Amino acid sequence: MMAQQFDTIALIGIGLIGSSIAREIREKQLAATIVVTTRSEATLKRAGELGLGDRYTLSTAEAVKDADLVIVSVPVGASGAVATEIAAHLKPGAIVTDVGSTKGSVIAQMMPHLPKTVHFIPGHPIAGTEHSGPDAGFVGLFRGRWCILTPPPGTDEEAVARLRLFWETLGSMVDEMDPEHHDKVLAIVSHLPHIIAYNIVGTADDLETVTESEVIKYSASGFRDFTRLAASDPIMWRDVCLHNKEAILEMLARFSEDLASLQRAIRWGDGDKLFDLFTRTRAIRRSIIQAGQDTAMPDFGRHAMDQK
Ligand SMILES: NC(=O)C1=CN([C@@H]2O[C@H](COP(=O)(O)OP(=O)(O)OC[C@H]3O[C@@H](n4cnc5c(N)ncnc54)[C@H](O)[C@@H]3O)[C@@H](O)[C@H]2O)C=CC1
Ligand SMILES: O=C(O)C(=O)Cc1ccc(O)cc1
Repeated sequence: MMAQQFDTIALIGIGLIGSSIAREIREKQLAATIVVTTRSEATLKRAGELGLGDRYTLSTAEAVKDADLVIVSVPVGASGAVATEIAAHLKPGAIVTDVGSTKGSVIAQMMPHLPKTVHFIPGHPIAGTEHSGPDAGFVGLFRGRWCILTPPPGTDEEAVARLRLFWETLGSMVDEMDPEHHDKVLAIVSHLPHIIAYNIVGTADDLETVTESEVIKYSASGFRDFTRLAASDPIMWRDVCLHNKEAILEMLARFSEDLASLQRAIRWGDGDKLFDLFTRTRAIRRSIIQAGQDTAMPDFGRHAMDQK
């Protein structure tokens, strides 16, 4: 058992991320009371069946009124509406955080509504799967993974330290950076790979009349890896695209330019160029594995991903 860190934690949204956090809080006994709220009655009922909280309510206002830590885990496009609903009911001194995949937009949506009496510290655990909903969460999701905090300038240091400790207790390594930097970095390492996966699977689907069942038949290859990413939640990824528009478009422009250059190398039979690029990228993969980043996910996490 670990030491309790908060009296009451309110979880707004109880999907993959919210429910994984709930399971961690419960297992590590980090709060005396976990309050769960979510938009739909069906999801709240399921959270109850899974025993994810101590109290359940459909009212976000009711959920946050006694909370010392409020964690918003909803699609990023819903952040503003959540902030409006909770603003007048937050306890002075409470820490309000989120887990959204974009940071600039979440800050722009939430910060204007939140009272100065609370500590608003946006966050983003770089950990997840292609699954969603309260059944998809599991203990260990955040272990060995980075969590990025983007506290606005002037945020209370002690509040940041408390939130940092919370994520470290869940097994994460914590970094702080400004939201613009976060959005650029995540655009290339996470948002683009998902967009490329959605695109390639869509293209293959459009070609299906040509290849007939071959897409399915031979998908035990590289294509299969793309279908995993392309199976991610459509609402979540629609919102990420709409809410990190500038950085994603900038990275896509770079990507298209490089793709055109690759296309040219293939057209003109420039084998040296292809070989040089493929050698460089292989070294990147190897250095990631050497740094332990690829094995950070525990075996049961991998297993859970394959099973669902
Ligand atoms: N799925 C992933 O791999 C990761 C997701 N994130 C971020 O975490 C957040 C939550 O994602 P997941 O847990 O994967 O999603 P999810 O789809 O599993 O769960 C979303 C939750 O939000 C609730 N919700 C949906 N729309 C809402 C609205 N308009 N108002 C209030 N509640 C609403 C749903 O009822 C559900 O409880 C997103 O902002 C996402 O960008 C961050 C890291 C990884
Ligand atoms: O499933 C995967 O491979 C992911 O990349 C999970 C993921 C999705 C979104 C995030 O903001 C962070 C992590």
